[in-house]
Amino acid sequence: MPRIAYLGPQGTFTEQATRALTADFAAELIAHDTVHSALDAVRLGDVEAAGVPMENSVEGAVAATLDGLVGGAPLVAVAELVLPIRFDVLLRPEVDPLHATSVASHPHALAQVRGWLSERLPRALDVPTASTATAAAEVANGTADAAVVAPVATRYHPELTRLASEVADVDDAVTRFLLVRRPGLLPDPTGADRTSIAVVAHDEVGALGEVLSELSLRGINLSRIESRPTKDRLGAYRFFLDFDGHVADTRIGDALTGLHRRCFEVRFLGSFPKADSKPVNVRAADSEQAFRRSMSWLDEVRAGRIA
Ligand SMILES: O=C(O)C(=O)C[C@]1(C(=O)O)C=C[C@@H](O)C=C1
Repeated sequence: MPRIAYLGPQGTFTEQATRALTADFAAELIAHDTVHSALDAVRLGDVEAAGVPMENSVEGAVAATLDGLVGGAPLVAVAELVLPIRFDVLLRPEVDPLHATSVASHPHALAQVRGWLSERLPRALDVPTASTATAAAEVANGTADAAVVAPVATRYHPELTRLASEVADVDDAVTRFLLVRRPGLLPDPTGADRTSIAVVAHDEVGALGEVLSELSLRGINLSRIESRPTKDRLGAYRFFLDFDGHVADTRIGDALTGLHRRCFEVRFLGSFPKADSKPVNVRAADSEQAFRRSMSWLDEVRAGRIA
């Protein structure tokens, strides 16, 4: 049975997402305390794949995942899942919420309930943890007074008081998760795919503009751009780009070869079906047929048959 790592311990949103991402095959889920350790387990071959959080609609990218994806041997995403995010707040039973002095959670979780915390736990200072389930454990062992957790975590801690459920400053908050594995066979194109890459552009005028032009010229819709330091020196950044389409699509392949010529580094991070399954809109001029026709026209020109 394939072993699949996830950001744990038991009771995280990532566990829930990883279960859903692996629902169509029997898998043994292995909890890891950090995203870094889950990704390393994939690189070392201890597990087949890992479920990791990627981005939240309120708080943005999960930096540990971006850094982890490029900080070592190549990894590629093969599936994504979007989960609605609403929290439970757990409290040590003997603590009065108005006097709670600490509230533990993943920084992304704390950021999503900032308003609620200032009203209901006004004296509590943030205790950032590696995951929401770790925060629940910190309340259970008395290290923190309160925790912002995934509702699934509540059932692991019947000894704690559930102060509130369905907590969210922004009603429709969602987080996108990825299933990541070592490079191998890619998921087949579906017509509703996303491709993810990371590039380091040369340090010269217009370099980022040229990167984006490689996509826009071919009618490729960019859905996310994020930068993270390369960590080599101040001012050196790696750009993470997500766009609609599959690496098997000619316009995507064409753009990638352009980026490869233009950039200092290009890392392919996967092509996989989009969670929303919405078909990608392709302009007539960028369709497979248009590429085929233009290539055969060029072949004819080069062969001296037409001019
Ligand atoms: O701590 C968890 O439960 C996680 O799965 C991580 C995570 C995140 O990284 O954003 C996932 C979803 C929520 O947005 C809060 C935390």
